[in-house]
Amino acid sequence: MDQTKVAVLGAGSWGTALANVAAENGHAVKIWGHRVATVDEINTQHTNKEYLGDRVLQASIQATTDLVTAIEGAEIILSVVPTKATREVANLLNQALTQLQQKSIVVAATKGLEPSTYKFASQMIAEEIDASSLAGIAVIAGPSHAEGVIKHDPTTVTAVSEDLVVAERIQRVMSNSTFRVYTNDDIVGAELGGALKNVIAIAAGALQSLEYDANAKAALFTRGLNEMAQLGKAYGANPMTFMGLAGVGDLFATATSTHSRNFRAGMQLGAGLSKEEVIEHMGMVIEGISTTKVVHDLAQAKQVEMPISNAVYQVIYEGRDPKIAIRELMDRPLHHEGK
Ligand SMILES: NC(=O)C1=CN([C@@H]2O[C@H](COP(=O)(O)OP(=O)(O)OC[C@H]3O[C@@H](n4cnc5c(N)ncnc54)[C@H](O)[C@@H]3O)[C@@H](O)[C@H]2O)C=CC1
Ligand SMILES: O=C(CO)COP(=O)(O)O
Repeated sequence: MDQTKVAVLGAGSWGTALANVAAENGHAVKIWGHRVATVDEINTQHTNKEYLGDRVLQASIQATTDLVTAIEGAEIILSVVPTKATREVANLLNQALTQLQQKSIVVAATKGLEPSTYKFASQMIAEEIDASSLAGIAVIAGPSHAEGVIKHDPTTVTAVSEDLVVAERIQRVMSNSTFRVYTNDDIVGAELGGALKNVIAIAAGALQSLEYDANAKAALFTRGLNEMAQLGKAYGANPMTFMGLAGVGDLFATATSTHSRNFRAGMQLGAGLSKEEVIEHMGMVIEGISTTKVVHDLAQAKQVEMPISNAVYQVIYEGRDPKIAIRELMDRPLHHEGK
């Protein structure tokens, strides 16, 4: 395969895992991180212990705190910072691309919605970066815990862009025999799926800690997926996207695994911890906590019934006892399954 220059913005668990995939594929990879200690560790020890334990990274990966150095000549730039940093980082990226007079494909691997605007990562990137510096915008979505990717568990994701040529370029660069990349053109559906499944994963963690069994989990998955798809419909997303990797696939991975920060957060909330305690214990981004608030507001604005997401909202933001929230879900007026 031809060698492509790939830059990864964000030296957390997902950014480091994606950088490692690209480096394993023989590409020239630079990671931009804002913490000197992490950058030094990646360059000298080839590890990122805080996020990925003892896993050894490809020695060819270079890390830097200098954004211009990181992106210079990069055909593909992966933005892998949390939602709350995405606009700020996209703004810095715009300045760096302008300084270099460079045009790159920018790919968001972030799963969330900006609280103040309800925008997805790809939309923030489109707003912050001059069109003249963009060779395309895409997202990477799907069931892909960094911890599994780094140890070569067979993993499938989808590269999504309105421009399928761009999606196919990412597919070729990132695919290998343990990391299989599909393509899709439904960017709204993929980003909604990636964000909304985190809310349902929090609920799944709560069910787990309350020791509810398969019936309750199946109910949560099925009805949770239904409300994800209902909001998708209001956004004009392709309903089939919710049946794919970015929808049911990511929901399954996130809502069944203790690798998931959202699932673990749900377990802690189910055990009676407050939102503040959960955030402090985790030390890593739990996107679903702020997404729950955004989804609560969005569902009202779009007049979409999202009872499970609403129950998660009540538990996180109003201190509702999870057992009572579940009971209230079960006691709602009966209706047709298709609603
Ligand atoms: N961890 C995973 O397995 C996966 C995560 N994601 C998504 O990827 C995004 C990032 O998640 P993780 O890597 O897991 O988070 P993380 O908490 O492991 O790492 C986030 C990284 O971003 C850095 N960061 C935060 N603010 C920054 C700023 N203003 N400028 C530069 N760097 C900044 C942090 O220092 C940290 O290195 C999230 O939206 C998450 O939903 C998506 C798929 C898988
Ligand atoms: O999106 C993910 C896996 O596909 C990661 O989920 P968490 O952020 O809950 O760890």
